[in-house]
Amino acid sequence: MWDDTIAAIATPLGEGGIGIVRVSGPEAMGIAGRLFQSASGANWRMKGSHRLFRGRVVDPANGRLVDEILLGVMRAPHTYTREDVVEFNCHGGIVAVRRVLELALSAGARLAAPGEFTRRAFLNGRIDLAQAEAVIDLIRARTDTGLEVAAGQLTGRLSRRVRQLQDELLGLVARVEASIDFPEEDAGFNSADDLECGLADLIDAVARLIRQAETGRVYREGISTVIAGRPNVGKSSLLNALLDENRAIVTDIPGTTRDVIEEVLNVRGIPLRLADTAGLRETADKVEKAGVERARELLQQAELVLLVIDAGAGLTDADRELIKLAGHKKGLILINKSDLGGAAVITEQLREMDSKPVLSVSARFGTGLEQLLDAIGNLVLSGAVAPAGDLLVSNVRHQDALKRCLNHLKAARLSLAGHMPVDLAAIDLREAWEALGEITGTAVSEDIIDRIFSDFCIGK
Ligand SMILES: Nc1nc2c(c(=O)[nH]1)N(C=O)[C@@H](CNc1ccc(C(=O)N[C@@H](CCC(=O)O)C(=O)O)cc1)CN2
Ligand SMILES: Nc1nc2c(ncn2[C@@H]2O[C@H](COP(=O)(O)OP(=O)(O)OP(=O)(O)O)[C@@H](O)[C@H]2O)c(=O)[nH]1
Ligand SMILES: [Mg+2]
Repeated sequence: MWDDTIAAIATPLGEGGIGIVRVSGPEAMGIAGRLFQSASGANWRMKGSHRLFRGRVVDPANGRLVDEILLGVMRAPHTYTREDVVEFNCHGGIVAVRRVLELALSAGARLAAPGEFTRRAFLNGRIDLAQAEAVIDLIRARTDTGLEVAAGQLTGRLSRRVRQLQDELLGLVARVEASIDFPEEDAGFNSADDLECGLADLIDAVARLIRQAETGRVYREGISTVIAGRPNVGKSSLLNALLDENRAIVTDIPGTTRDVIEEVLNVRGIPLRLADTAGLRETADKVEKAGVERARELLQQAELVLLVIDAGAGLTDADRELIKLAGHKKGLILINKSDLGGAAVITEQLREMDSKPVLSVSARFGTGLEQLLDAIGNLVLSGAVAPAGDLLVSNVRHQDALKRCLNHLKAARLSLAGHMPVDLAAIDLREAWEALGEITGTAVSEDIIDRIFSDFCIGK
C-alpha cells in the first residue's frame, strides 16, 4: 500500500453532463471531509461504502461555494484500487472540474501519473498485468469485436488460461526435478514417455495461442490501409463512399488530394485504418510533390493496399508500374468508375499480369462496395484460426512472451529426446514458466510495468 493519496480528473476535459475527480489513498476520506458539505447534514463519513451523497464543494480557504455535486464514497479494500476512493461528480465543464481537482491537491493529494489508479489496482493485487492492459485496450477499442476481446481479457480469461498452463508446466518441472534427485527410480521408460506427452500437449496449447494472436492483434490494433493510385482515378471518392460521408475533397482536377486523410472504418469488426493519399505521378508543383512523397511512404508502410484504377481511362503504363511497386503487399486492385464500362477488358489484362485479386466498383454509384468489404475482411482474416468469441491474445507483448515460452518448451523437448542431462530440460521449463509469468505480471521488471502504464491516460 502507498502512503500518498492521488487525485485526477477521470473524465474527458470539455463541456459535458458530468465531470469526475477521482481521489484514491489513505487520505481520500480526509480530503473529501475538508472540501465536501453533505446536503442532508448527516455524517456521510460514518455511512457504509459504495454510496453517493449529494452536497456541495466549498473552498476551505474562503468559504466560497464551488459546485453542487454528488460524492461517491468507496472504502478499502473493495474498490478499484483497493484503497479508499472518493469521486467528486461535478457539473461537467472545464472550470468546475479543474477547481475541484486543485482543491483536492491543496488538501493533500498528489496529481496522479497516467494509469496510476489502475497501476495501484495491479500492485495491490486486485487485477493482474494482462487485466490492467485490457483496461486500456477497452478504452481504445474501435469496434464491437475489439471491445469483446478486451472485455474478455478484463474478466481474467486470458490470465486464467495462462495460469493453467503455468500449473501444468510446474507439474512437468516437478517430475523432471524428481528424476534428477532420484535418478534410479526414473529408469522406467513409461514415465519418460509420459513427460514427453505432457510436454507435447503444452507445446500444442502455446502454439495455438500464438497462431490465434495474429487475429487478436488485428481486432485490437486494426489494419493500416492505404488507398493509392494515379491522380483522378477516384481514391477520395472511394474513401467518401466507404465512410458514407463527404470527408475528402473530390474534384475532376487531377492532383486534388495533397495531405494524407485518415479515417477508421469498421469492416466486419476489424478497424480498418484507411488513408486516402495524393495521386502518384511526377509533378513540378511543390505542394503536390510533397503529397506524392508522403503517399509513397505510406504505400511502403501500410499493411494493406487498395490500388485504384480508372475504368474509363483503361490500364495505363503508370498503373502497371504501381501494381509492380505494390507487388509484395497484401491488397486488392479496384477498377473504379466501372459505370463507364471497360472494367471487363482491364480485368482480363490484369489476369495476364497475375497480380492481386481484382474487383470492379463504382464509388459514384456505390456499386461493388459490399463485395469490397467482404473481400477486405477475408483478406485480413485469411488464415485466421479463431472466431472473435474465442480467447484471443491481442497484445504484442503477450505474443512475444508466448513465443519465448514456446522456444524454451521446444528446447526442453529436444534435450529430453536427446537424452541430455535432465537439468538442462529443467532449466528450459523454468524459463518457459517465467515467460508465461510476464503476461500476468508475476515475473516482470519495473521497467516493463512503467512502460505499460505510461501509455494510459491520466485519471485511469
Ligand atoms: N464512477 C466510476 N465509474 C467507473 C469506474 C470508476 O472507478 N468509477 N471504473 C474504473 O475506472 C470502471 C468500473 N470498474 C470498477 C472495477 C472495480 C471496482 C470495485 O470497486 N471493485 C471492488 C468490488 C466492489 C463491490 O462490488 O463491492 C473489488 O473488486 O474489490 C469499481 C469499478 C468503469 N466505471
Ligand atoms: N463516373 C464515375 N466518376 C467517378 C467515380 N468515382 C470518382 N469519379 C470522378 O472522378 C473524379 C476524380 O475523383 P477523386 O475522388 O477526386 O479522385 P482522386 O483519385 O482522389 O484524385 P486525386 O486526389 O487528384 O489523386 C471526380 O470528378 C469524381 O466525381 C465513379 O465511380 N464513376
Ligand atoms: Mg483525392
